[in-house]
This record gives sequence, C-alpha cells and structure tokens, in this order.
Amino acid sequence: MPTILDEIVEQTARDLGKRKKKISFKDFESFECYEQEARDFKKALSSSPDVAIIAEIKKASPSKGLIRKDFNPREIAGQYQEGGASAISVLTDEPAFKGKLEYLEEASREVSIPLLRKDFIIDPYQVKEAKAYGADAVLLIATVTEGQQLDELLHAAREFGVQALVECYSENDLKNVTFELVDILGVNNRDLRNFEVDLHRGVELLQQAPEGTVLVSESGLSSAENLKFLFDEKIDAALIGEYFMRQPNPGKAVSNMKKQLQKLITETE
Ligand SMILES: O=P(O)(O)OC[C@@H](O)[C@@H](O)c1c[nH]c2ccccc12
Repeated sequence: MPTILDEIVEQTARDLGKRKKKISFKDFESFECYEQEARDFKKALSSSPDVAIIAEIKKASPSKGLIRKDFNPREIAGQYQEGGASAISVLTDEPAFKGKLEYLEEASREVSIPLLRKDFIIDPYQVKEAKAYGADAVLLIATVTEGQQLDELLHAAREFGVQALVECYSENDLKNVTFELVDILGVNNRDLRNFEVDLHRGVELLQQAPEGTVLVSESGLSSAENLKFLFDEKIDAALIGEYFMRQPNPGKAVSNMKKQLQKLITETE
C-alpha cells in the first residue's frame, strides 16, 4: 500500500518536470531574493534560552483538510515575528497542503527572522528554487530520499547558501544520515501512515543524534506543557503549525505560549 507520503512525492516529481520547463535552473540567479544574504536559521534555533519556536504558515493538510480560512501569509508572518517566534516555516507544497512558493517570498519581505521552506524536496532544483523565493533553510525528509540523494541535496544546500533541517521518522532513517553533513535534525512526531502523534517516541529518536546536533521536535505540539517536556529533555526547538493557525491571532498565541513556558520553568527551578 503506498502511503500518503509516497503519493505526495510522486505528485511532486510529476510537477517538477513542468516547473523546470517554465523556469530553468540558471534563471533563479536573476531572482531578487537570490542575492539576499541568508539569515542564520541554526543560530536562531540554538540561541533561545528555553525552547525556540518555529511557527508554521500552513493553510491545509492531508490529515486535517482546511485549517485556516482567513489566510493572509504576510500578515501571519509579521504576527509570528512580533509574538517572538525564532523562525518561520512556510509550506510551499500545493497539491496536499495548499501552499505556494509566493507565500515564502511574501514572508521574506515582511520579516527579518529566518525562513524554512517546507516541502517534499527530491531534486537540487528545489533547493535553488527555495533560495530564489527567500528561504534561509530547507526541510529535507530522509524517508523520501534514496541512496546518495540526501547527501547530494545537502551539498546543494551548501552550494546555494541555505541551511538544511533533516527530518527523520525512524531509527532506520537516522542510520542513513551522514551526520558530518547535518547540523539540524528534526523528528516528526506524527506517523504519516496513520497520523498518530507520539511526542515521547520523537524525543527518544532525537536523543540518538551526535552531541552538538541542533534538535527539533515537529508536529502535534499544542501547549506550554508540551514545550516544558521538550525543555526538560534538552530539545532545542519546536515546530508548531496547526495549533497557532487555528488561533484568531497566531502571533499572540506564540507569545502566550512562551510566557506560560517561562512560568512553568520558574515554578520548577
Ligand atoms: O501542524 P502541526 O501538527 O503543528 O505540525 C507542523 C509540522 O511539523 C508539520 O506540518 C510537518 C512536519 N513535517 C512535515 C513534512 C511535510 C509537510 C508538513 C510537515
């Protein structure tokens, strides 16, 4: 049985062929954002005294359908920054998540914190494209890459001046990661075969990474208590989408969660 991930990746590969005909690999170099100096994503995640928040701009998802009706990515990006997010993740996959590359570009004009392109990246073309649309970092999902492909994408990221967050789902994925090339590791707490979320399993996997790796817990997080758990387990950052996107003012929700986390930390000190 193909998983949802297999289906999304197949679709991505089909769309990629068409996109390459419209804009060539070389063309990206003339994009305005291409020349822009990258903001330091890794530093933003590792310099937070508690748990850094990567707030996500996500209109819809395969498991939840439409998440936010009143959707203005530029405004949400500004609110996230104001609310104290350390970085912003922007979904650019269209078929499954109703994202757009233009959302990335709009966010890039609006804020000064680093931006992560969230998509299903299987080709260096998409890495260069991410840079051209204003990304400072790209998500690379270990499960969807084969053989040497992940290393190739990591080299492409270096070449085009974007950092990489490598996402793993399992111990097997972790074994296939060349940690000499990876300094930010994420684990998706959501199992994409059945959409179940397990925060503890995610943390256990993250803790197997070599010392010094910046660790990111992704998906299914919705409270300061969740972040306090991550803080106690020495996880650097949390990637949160749906919970913030369902709040009237997503940025206020970020600042409230940060305040509550601080309170929980001082209570136990
Ligand atoms: O909305 P949530 O449950 O807070 O999750 C955010 C993020 O982790 C999730 O969107 C995500 C994690 N890895 C991905 C890979 C592709 C698309 C989306 C994702």
